[in-house]
Amino acid sequence: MEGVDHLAHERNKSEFDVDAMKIVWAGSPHAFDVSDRISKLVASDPGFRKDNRSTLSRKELFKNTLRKAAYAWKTIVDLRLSEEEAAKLRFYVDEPAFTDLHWGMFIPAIKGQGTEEQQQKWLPLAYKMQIIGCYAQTELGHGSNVQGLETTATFDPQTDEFIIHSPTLTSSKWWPGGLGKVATHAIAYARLIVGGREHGVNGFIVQLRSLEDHSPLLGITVGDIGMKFGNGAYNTMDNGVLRFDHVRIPRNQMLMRVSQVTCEGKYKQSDVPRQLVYGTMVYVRQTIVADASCALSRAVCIATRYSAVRRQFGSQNGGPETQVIDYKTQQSRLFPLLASAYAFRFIGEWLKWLYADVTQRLQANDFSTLPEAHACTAGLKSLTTTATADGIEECRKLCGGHGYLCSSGLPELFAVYVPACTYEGDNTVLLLQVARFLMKTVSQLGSSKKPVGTIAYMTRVEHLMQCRCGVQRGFAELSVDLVEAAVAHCQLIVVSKFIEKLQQEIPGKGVKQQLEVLCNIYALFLLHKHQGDFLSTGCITPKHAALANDELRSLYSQVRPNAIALVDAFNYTDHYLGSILGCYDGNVYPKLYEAAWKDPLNESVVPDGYHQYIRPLLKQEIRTARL
Ligand SMILES: CCCCCCCCCCCCCCCCCCC/C=C/C(=O)SCCNC(=O)CCNC(=O)[C@H](O)C(C)(C)COP(=O)(O)OP(=O)(O)OC[C@H]1O[C@@H](n2cnc3c(N)ncnc32)[C@H](O)[C@@H]1OP(=O)(O)O
Ligand SMILES: Cc1cc2nc3c(=O)[nH]c(=O)nc-3n(C[C@H](O)[C@H](O)[C@H](O)COP(=O)(O)OP(=O)(O)OC[C@H]3O[C@@H](n4cnc5c(N)ncnc54)[C@H](O)[C@@H]3O)c2cc1C
Repeated sequence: MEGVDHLAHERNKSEFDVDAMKIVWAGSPHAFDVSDRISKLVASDPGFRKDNRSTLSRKELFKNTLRKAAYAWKTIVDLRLSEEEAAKLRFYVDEPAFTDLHWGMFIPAIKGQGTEEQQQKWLPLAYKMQIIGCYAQTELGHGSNVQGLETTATFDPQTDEFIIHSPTLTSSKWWPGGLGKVATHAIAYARLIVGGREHGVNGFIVQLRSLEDHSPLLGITVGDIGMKFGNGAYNTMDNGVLRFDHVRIPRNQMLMRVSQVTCEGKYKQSDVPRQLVYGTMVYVRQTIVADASCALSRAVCIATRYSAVRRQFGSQNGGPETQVIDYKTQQSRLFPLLASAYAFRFIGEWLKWLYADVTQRLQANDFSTLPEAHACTAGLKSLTTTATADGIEECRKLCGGHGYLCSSGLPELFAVYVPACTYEGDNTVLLLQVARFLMKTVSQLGSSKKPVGTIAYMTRVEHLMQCRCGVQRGFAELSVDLVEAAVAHCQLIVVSKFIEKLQQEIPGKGVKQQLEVLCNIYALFLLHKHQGDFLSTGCITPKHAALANDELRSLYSQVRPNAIALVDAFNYTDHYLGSILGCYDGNVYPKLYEAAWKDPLNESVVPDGYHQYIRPLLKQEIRTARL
């Protein structure tokens, strides 16, 4: 029997309303409609073809990305797509490009750190893509330590300009996406120097290339930093290197919402916190959390469908072998990832709400929730990207040997996703920020400042105030334990927001029940994985641990008949999935067989190089054998 029948049979087993679940996954009927429409539009347009990426050279790949970005922009303009539809189009085109940094960082940086006047001048140009921007913060010598950046911006009162300069090799900007070959402008971060005094790092709008012929402007050295991990994958992006040699820019190109420099050379600090200079990172971390569920659900969809198609062992009396999805070991690896995909979807939704809330408060000069927003975005970015990168790799293994083929879609997905553990803040560095926030909260327990929001639970553990430890150098020495505490804190947020989601009304036959099962799997799997910690701290007894394990097994059995429908609810097109193993109809083997013959190596029966390298070898062996 062919795979296609297997999946039809699987779909018939499901016990809930898949269409209703699709709406829960999308967030609302409207969001579902937009997503469904745009995904089909992209899938049906040959201009967005992506199945040839792994066979293109870097130059061909990059040019193809430029073509696609221009084509996507034309589609957006011609069809008059709304911002929401345009963002979905980018999502389903599924290819990192310079436009991500333009829309995702350059524009948000101007919005968040520019004055109204600056926004009025620059945003209309950026919105029409008459200028293309990037976010140039990281340098060759410093990425995590933003205060350690070396690029300088020295004010010259004679000319009312800043002089942007890279004093050392290590001060070269290094990594910014879009910088290498495309961006005409950058938000460059540099140490502000006014009247010989330093005032920390600030953002500056710097033009890099001519708007006429794209050549670098005077004093600018710029290029691509070279091939990155994986074929295709993130190599569609021109991550760049940039050096400034005393480049002059007008004073009003310093982003001046947080601090200002007057024409007389006076430095002024606004009453907004200095940390707002880091605001664009908070924004992007929040979008990265929202995206984690997409990458993980995609891998899980592939692994789940293939696990239902794939059969190994267990044939009785010549009957079919066992579907690998029926093995308990396969379920215990796959279903927690399925549950994580749903958990991350809901935490992403909640974080969007939190970010919108803090943005509104900031506009009203209420800065009270900024530390919590920073801790949540940093911690959840770290937690979800680590789990997603590990989860994609686990899904590859769950697909056995075929998972290692590029046509499974999983190698490219992993290669394109894994840098999320590093960009927008190395995941360990970000957890240390959460730990710092938690320790500060603990130190304030018992004072009049009561913890609220995601740290409200700390009032219930006031005995923490009595905790003392005799370790010298406190935070640094205990940083390994503190990072673990930070992860546990973030997991608590994910679990509690999943539970809160279930307290809402969720329409559709059986939908809420399925989500309850997934929520329990997510929570109990964590408990099971970390049972040593729970047992050693006396939070649970060995009996609880055993019960949790039994319960997990029972939950996996409940998910099993619904597994295919639960991944169908993501509503991914075959184009977006980009995977033979995960195709909707499950017709895996004929497609794998057919795809193999399309590989460039199979264009000729006898390979190029036969006469040069294989034949002489064979002839030599024959001569040797005759001797
Ligand atoms: C109509 C058409 C539309 C078309 C639509 C198309 C749509 C397309 C959209 C695409 C979207 C795509 C989205 C983007 C794609 C993503 C691609 C990623 C590319 C990658 C980019 C980057 O990587 S950019 C560089 C990022 N760099 C980092 O993240 C560096 C990490 N380091 C830091 O963040 C910091 O330096 C630090 C926090 C680690 C340490 O800083 P510092 O030493 O200054 O801090 P302290 O530890 O001393 O802390 C001081 C104090 O400040 C608090 N704090 C720190 N950071 C923040 C913050 N961000 N916000 C608020 N507060 C902060 C800290 O907690 C301390 O507080 P205390 O109270 O003093 O304890
Ligand atoms: C694909 C990609 C795209 C990027 N795009 C951009 C972009 O558009 N614009 C931009 O400005 N930047 C960009 N970056 C740069 C990125 O933001 C940095 O690489 C990232 O912030 C990590 O910094 P780092 O490279 O300095 O790592 P490092 O800080 O050098 O990390 C190396 C190791 O040191 C550890 N470490 C560092 N500090 C500490 C500490 N205090 N305590 C304990 N351990 C520590 C880390 O955990 C890590 O294991 C991009 C990077 C990548 C990979």
